[in-house]
Amino acid sequence: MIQVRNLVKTYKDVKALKGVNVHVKKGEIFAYLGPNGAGKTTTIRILTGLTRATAGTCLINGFDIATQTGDAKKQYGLVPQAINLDQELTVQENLLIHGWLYHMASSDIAGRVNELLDYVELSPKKKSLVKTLSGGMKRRLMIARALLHSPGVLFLDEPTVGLDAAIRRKIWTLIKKIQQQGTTIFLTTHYIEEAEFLADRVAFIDQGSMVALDTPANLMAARGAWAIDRLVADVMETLYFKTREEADTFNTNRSEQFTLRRVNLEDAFLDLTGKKVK
Ligand SMILES: Nc1ncnc2c1ncn2[C@@H]1O[C@H](COP(=O)(O)OP(=O)(O)OP(=O)(O)O)[C@@H](O)[C@H]1O
Repeated sequence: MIQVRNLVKTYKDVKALKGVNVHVKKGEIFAYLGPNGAGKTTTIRILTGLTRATAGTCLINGFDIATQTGDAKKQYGLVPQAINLDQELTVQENLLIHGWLYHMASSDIAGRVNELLDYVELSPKKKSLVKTLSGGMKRRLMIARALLHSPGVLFLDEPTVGLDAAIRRKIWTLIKKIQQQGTTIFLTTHYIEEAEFLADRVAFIDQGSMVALDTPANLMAARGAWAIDRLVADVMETLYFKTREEADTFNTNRSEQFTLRRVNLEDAFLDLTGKKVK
């Protein structure tokens, strides 16, 4: 559904993307994970036709975003990082305007608005002004808006940034539900647990280059199954072990403070890049 080949983006002297390749399959949730400034938003902006690439090609469901922009834009819905709803209009009005912009038939829009408000659990807020909604509700409304024209691909740029843990869970459930309807999802995040929970595959991006691309399970398994964090001369060190027994054997007769835990995706990123995602 999404094919990115040798994507390069240069802003004056900043090389934001240095030749990225991505192939996202139909129906998968693909997480694009990296620290601030890694190039995540730049990639989404190019994929959705908001910014021109310096070099490389991006196809959305077979349509080239640079040369077949109109057709390519019909294939996706976008939920940007910043809230860009019209705060002075109602929930319903925000959705209606989007439907008109996408040239949907008026007879189709009303039914689809009701269906989606139900889907994102915002039906009781249909007539409310957007400015009266909570942050989590606004985010759900932006997701409903992006889905209104029934796109095959949904781009989510940091979908849960700034939301508390409970609301974040609610958005995650919604994202899984959207996938179950057959939609392909490309999401950027710098929340490691978000990628671990949601993604079928994860790309690690750092300073404009992709450093790894695999399933969360494979990325973690490459490090081992168990980790020991220990303080050595005031420096935190992490050691990886294939089995719990190996970790226990290592610890026998050691006196220093340590924590034994399962390996997570943060370990994989740290190991590959030498830095934390956040
Ligand atoms: N319009 C621009 N002009 C100049 N440099 C830019 C512009 N947009 C992005 N950059 C630079 O490109 C690099 C990648 O930025 P980008 O916003 O894509 O990163 P990101 O991974 O999305 O970060 P964040 O998690 O903070 O949103 C950064 O060095 C950034 O400063």
